[in-house]
Amino acid sequence: MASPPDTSKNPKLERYNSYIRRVNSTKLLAASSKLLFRVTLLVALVLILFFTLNYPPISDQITNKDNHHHHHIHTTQNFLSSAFYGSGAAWEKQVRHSSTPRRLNGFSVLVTGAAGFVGTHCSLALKKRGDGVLGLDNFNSYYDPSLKRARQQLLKKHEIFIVEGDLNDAELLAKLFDIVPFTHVLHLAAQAGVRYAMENPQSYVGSNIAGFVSLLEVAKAAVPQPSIVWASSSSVYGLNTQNPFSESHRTDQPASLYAATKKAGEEIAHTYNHIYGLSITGLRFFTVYGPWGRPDMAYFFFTKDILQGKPISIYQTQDGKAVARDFTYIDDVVKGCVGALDTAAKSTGTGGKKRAPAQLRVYNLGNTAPVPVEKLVGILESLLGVKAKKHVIKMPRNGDVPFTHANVSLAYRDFGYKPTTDLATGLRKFVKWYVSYYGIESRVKKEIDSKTANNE
Ligand SMILES: O=C(O)[C@H]1O[C@H](OP(=O)(O)OP(=O)(O)OC[C@H]2O[C@@H](n3ccc(=O)[nH]c3=O)[C@H](O)[C@@H]2O)[C@H](O)[C@@H](O)[C@@H]1O
Repeated sequence: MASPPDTSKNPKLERYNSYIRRVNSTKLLAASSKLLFRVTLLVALVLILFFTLNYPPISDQITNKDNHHHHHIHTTQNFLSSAFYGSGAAWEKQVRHSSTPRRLNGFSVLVTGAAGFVGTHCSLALKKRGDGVLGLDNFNSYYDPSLKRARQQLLKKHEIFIVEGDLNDAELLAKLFDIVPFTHVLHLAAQAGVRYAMENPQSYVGSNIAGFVSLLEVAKAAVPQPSIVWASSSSVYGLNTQNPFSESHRTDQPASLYAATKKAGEEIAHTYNHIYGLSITGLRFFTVYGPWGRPDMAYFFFTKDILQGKPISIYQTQDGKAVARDFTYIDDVVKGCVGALDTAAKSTGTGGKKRAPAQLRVYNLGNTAPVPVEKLVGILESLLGVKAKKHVIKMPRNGDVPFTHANVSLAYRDFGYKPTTDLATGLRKFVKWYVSYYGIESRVKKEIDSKTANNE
């Protein structure tokens, strides 16, 4: 390389050279900012392409299409969960930490609907005995999402992480199974509620059918395949008149679309068990109630309305008979879920192929003691110390069945399921939670305390 001319003794040449240097550096600056501009443009283009392909995910368009008012919120959350949270190292660490068992031969359970009523209670129970639990929930706004957020906080205290995402996001599900070798899936995510199915039928199809299939597709392809325990419903008995309801009774006369989608789930379970060797257990829950419960259920909004002095409707059958439910306390149902998980056989397939016949089961989880709605209201009145403004009306024809009553001998035989909480005891625990959660203890405390003293 030629050495630069010595300019120290020539002021004119010195001036000229410094001019050239300035010109060159300006050129360099211009060139580099041009490069910067092009790179920025390229990055922006890639980002735009990425956003348009991913937002909203096609799966969301299906699930949330008819989900009422907060559609936008859902899609944003789902987008964030799969495209953003779902790719970070910190996120992955949380997923691993939460799902790792802390006992010898502990399970690693994916709990769908973990921010839901039954999901929260089951997640806690599993975690407490040393199983690894990873939650999945889309936090939809079918009922007050702030209650779901509060349950999420409760789980967080126990080091349970909930992935925010939708069942129909197959990519996200596959990613979770890539990261974690789940031994079990406790599938509780669903569109619940019997009467809401007339308002928003597609939501039931999207969650209870499409969402379930999406989950089973990923589960059958997973290595190892997990065992699956999932929430069916007492409503599948529909117009069945044999009493009490046994698993062998007819379930081909559903009275609501909700019931029909749960029944469809049971048939879909049969198919995936048959073709792919997935071990699947369906649990028919009977009107589950208790602390942290669902605000769309009658015992919950009756409590709210009674306290606010608002009238409540008590349904009667068309021929004027009392409507009754086999109300089942949450702790009993949790024991049933854990018992079903503990006795679930391993799936037999691998690489999406069945190797041997696999376990397929269905159980009732009820209380075996139906109570008329009128009596439920009586118990609430006495716990709250407030008289209800009762309107007894004929049951609207929107899906309700006149009564439910579980025979649970099968669950007793196979995993010792035995409900131990009667409605008065369970409702007392619910009301205690309710007034403390909503910060209205002072208004109701006297009644609960005296009831507690009387009953114990
Ligand atoms: O066991 C089940 O499979 C189902 O239990 C409940 O469904 P349901 O029994 O209808 O529970 P609620 O909606 O809380 O109704 C309880 C009782 O109160 C009655 N009711 C409801 C609402 C009302 O305004 N008045 C009234 O008398 C209903 O007819 C029913 O007999 C859950 O909401 C479903 O998700 C679940 O699948």
